Amino acid sequence: MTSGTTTSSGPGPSVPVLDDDPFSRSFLADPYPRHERMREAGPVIRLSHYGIWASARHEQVFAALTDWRAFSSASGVGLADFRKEKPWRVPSLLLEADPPDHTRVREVMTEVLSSRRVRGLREEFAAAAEALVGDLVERGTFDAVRDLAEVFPLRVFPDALGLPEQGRENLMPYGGMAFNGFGPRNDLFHEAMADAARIQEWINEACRRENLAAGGLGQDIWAFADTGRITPEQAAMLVRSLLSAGIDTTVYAIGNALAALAAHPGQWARVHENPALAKLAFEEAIRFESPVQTFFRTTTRTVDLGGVRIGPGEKILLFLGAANRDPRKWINPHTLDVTRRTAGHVGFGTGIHGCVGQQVARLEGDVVLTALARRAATLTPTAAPEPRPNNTLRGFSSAPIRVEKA
Ligand code: HEM
Ligand SMILES: O=C(O)c1ccc(-c2ccccn2)cc1
Repeated sequence: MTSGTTTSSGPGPSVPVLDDDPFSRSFLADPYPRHERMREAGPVIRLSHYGIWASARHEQVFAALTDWRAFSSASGVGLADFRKEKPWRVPSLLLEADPPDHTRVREVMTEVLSSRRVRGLREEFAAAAEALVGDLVERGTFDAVRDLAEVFPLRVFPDALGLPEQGRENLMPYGGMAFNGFGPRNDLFHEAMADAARIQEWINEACRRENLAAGGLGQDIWAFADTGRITPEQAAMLVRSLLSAGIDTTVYAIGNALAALAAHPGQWARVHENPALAKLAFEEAIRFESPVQTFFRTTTRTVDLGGVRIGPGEKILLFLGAANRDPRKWINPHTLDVTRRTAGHVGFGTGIHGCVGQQVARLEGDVVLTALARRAATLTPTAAPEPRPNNTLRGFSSAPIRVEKA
């Protein structure tokens, strides 16, 4: 990476230009120094490698996420501009839509994933967490990702959705397609898409009403088609949304939380002392090591962001992970503090597209960390976590730890 030059974007201050490739393996392996350089370069910068705009500061990321009229999702939230190239899959009715199209389906999904409905999942999720964590703590050493973060969500969420047992091994790879699919067509994209046709076939079948168990979230979505609030086609697409967004995100988030807490023994001690801190610890981990690092918006008109003028039809990359460590917003941003007031973090996004499944995610994080807090006096890494590169998600493929039984 060379130091930035500047470019004029019309009247107003010249805009810093950096040549980083934010989807390269070197950047993804060690993002935080690169984030710092981007934050310090200015509120809004240009990344010449892809000819895009970007912001790594909390104020500008928050502003773009809350102004859906100027910063649209309907041209896709990845690098691909749906107005210029065919998306790799039919666009999501939620993620890749603006009001008015977005509004009604969002209302339906909000009702399907209501706090009351999610509270109804707690007993089952907690029982599964206690059984799994109990076994692992008895073992004494285990891999926080392979044995816990990758196992727990895949044990509870497909059941909550009402998915058949058969074929669930397709879920993580499909999430890999969705999240690598937001990046450029690099190696990570092509590796994720290697088996796309077969996996998409399984996903499409899984979204069909007859393949979803009664009482699950999938059938709850389909029930709205009976009321005329949505069409059957929309119901299938909304189930696809849950399959796309509801697995990999929580796997990476739980893995990141466990790896971060193992690396900060003083913080784990506080959670072990008071397991009621588990929920806060999970939220702080999402700020500290944001599972979702980046995604795009596309300008719909000439906008002024951070004093920089951006023309219409421009892609801007929003660095959520960098915004969540911006010293302009956070005191000691690079410190994990399980009692920090995390309000305002953008780990779940914000605004009209803010994560509609965040209560499910929080429930999963809470029950896993609570079960572990009650049983493990200490967590000790036995090897460095192994990064798992992804164009959008940050997380690990392995995080071996040793626990001391309480
Ligand atoms: C810790 C885990 C999770 C994280 C960090 C996360 C993060 C996010 C973020 C940042 C967005 C905003 C995207 C944008 O603004 O373009 C989002 C949207 C979304 N999330 Fe999550 N998510 C998580 C778990 C889940 C779960 C468990 C579900 C389903 C049960 C889910 C379903 C969705 C959906 C459907 C959207 C699109 C909402 C819309 O565009 O209106 N997510 N998520
Ligand atoms: O509706 C879908 O298919 C879908 C919804 C949300 C996401 C997503 C994107 C970026 C960050 C977090 N979630 C992906 C897919």
